[in-house]
Amino acid sequence: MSAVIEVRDLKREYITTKGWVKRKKEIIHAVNGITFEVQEGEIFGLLGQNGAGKTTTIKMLITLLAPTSGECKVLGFRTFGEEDNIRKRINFIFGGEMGVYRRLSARDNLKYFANLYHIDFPVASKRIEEILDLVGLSDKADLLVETYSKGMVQRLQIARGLINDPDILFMDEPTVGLDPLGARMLRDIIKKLKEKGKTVLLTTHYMYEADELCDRIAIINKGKLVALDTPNNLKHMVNGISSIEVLVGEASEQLISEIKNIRGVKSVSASVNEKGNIIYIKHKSDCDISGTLFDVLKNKKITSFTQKEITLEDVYIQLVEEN
Ligand SMILES: Nc1ncnc2c1ncn2[C@@H]1O[C@H](COP(=O)(O)OP(=O)(O)OP(=O)(O)O)[C@@H](O)[C@H]1O
Repeated sequence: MSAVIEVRDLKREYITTKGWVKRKKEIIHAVNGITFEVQEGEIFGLLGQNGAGKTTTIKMLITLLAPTSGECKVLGFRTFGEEDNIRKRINFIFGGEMGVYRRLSARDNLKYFANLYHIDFPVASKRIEEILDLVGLSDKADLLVETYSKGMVQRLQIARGLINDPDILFMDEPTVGLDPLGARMLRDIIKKLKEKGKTVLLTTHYMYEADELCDRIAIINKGKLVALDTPNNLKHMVNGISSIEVLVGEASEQLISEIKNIRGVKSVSASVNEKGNIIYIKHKSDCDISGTLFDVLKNKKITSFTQKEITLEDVYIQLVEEN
C-alpha cells in the first residue's frame, strides 16, 4: 500500500470582518496544522463538530481551495500548483446538494458528465451501465430525476462521482438527510467501492457510520487533529471507563442528579424512546457502582439494566471535551 493523500502541517485561514461601525478584521484558523496520510484502498473518515474544519480540509484536497501553508498532496501531486494532474483522477460528492439535472434522466445525466470528462462514447456507455448497476439504479435509469426520491438522487450523485473512474472519491457527509434505509444503501455502496480498490475519504457526523465504514478515523476539533487511529484502537483510548444503560419508568432531574453523585460516576444523560426513559451512565471501571445505583433506582420501575461497550461516540465526546 502507498499513501495517496499526504497532508503535513496543513493550515488554512479565513479573514473576515466583524462589527457594524468599526469593522474589525478577524482571522479564523479553520485548519490549524493537521498532519495525516491516507493509504491506497482505505476508507478514511474525518470526524468533527460543526466548524471543526472538515469541509475546508476536503476543499484543499480536491484542489478547490489553496492552503495558507503546509503540504497537501494527492496522488503524489501538490493540490495547489499541480492540480491538473489530480483533477481527472479524483471526484467528490457533497451530501445534500443536487449536483445533477432534475429534468434529465439518470442515464442522460451520466452521459452529460461523461462528455465533460471527454470520455469516448463506447467507454462511457459501458461504464454508465456498470455504475448504474453498482448504485442500484439500472431499472430506473430512464426516468427523470425529478421523479426520484432523495436516496435515489444521492445514489445518482455517487454514480456521477464515479463517471471518470476516479482513484479517490471524496464525500462530504454523503448520507445527510437520508432516511435509515437510504443511508444503509449508500453505506453498502461505499463498501462496494472499497472492494473495487477505490480510496474513499469521507466526513460524517454519525459515529456509527464512521465505525461501520472507516478503516481509520481522524478526529478534528477546532482545526486541529486530536486523534487518528482505527475505530477499535480509538475505543481503547477511553481506558478505565465503563458504560451502563438503564431503562426506567421515569427519569426526573432529581434522579439524574442522585446518580451523578454516586462515587465513581463520570457522566449521566437521559433520553426517551418508545419503551421508556433510558439513562446513560459512564463510570470509572475500577468503581463498582451497581450496588449504590440499584439503591437509587429502587421503585423506579427498571425494565432493563445493560453493561454497554464503549462506543466511538464516547471516545469522541471525551476527546473533544479534553481539547
Ligand atoms: N469562506 C469562509 N469564510 C470565513 N470563514 C469560513 C469560511 N468557510 C468556513 N469558515 C469557517 O471556518 C471554520 C471551519 O469551517 P468548515 O466548513 O471547514 O467546518 P466543518 O467541520 O466542515 O463544519 P460542518 O460540519 O458544519 O460542515 C468555521 O469556523 C467556519 O465558520
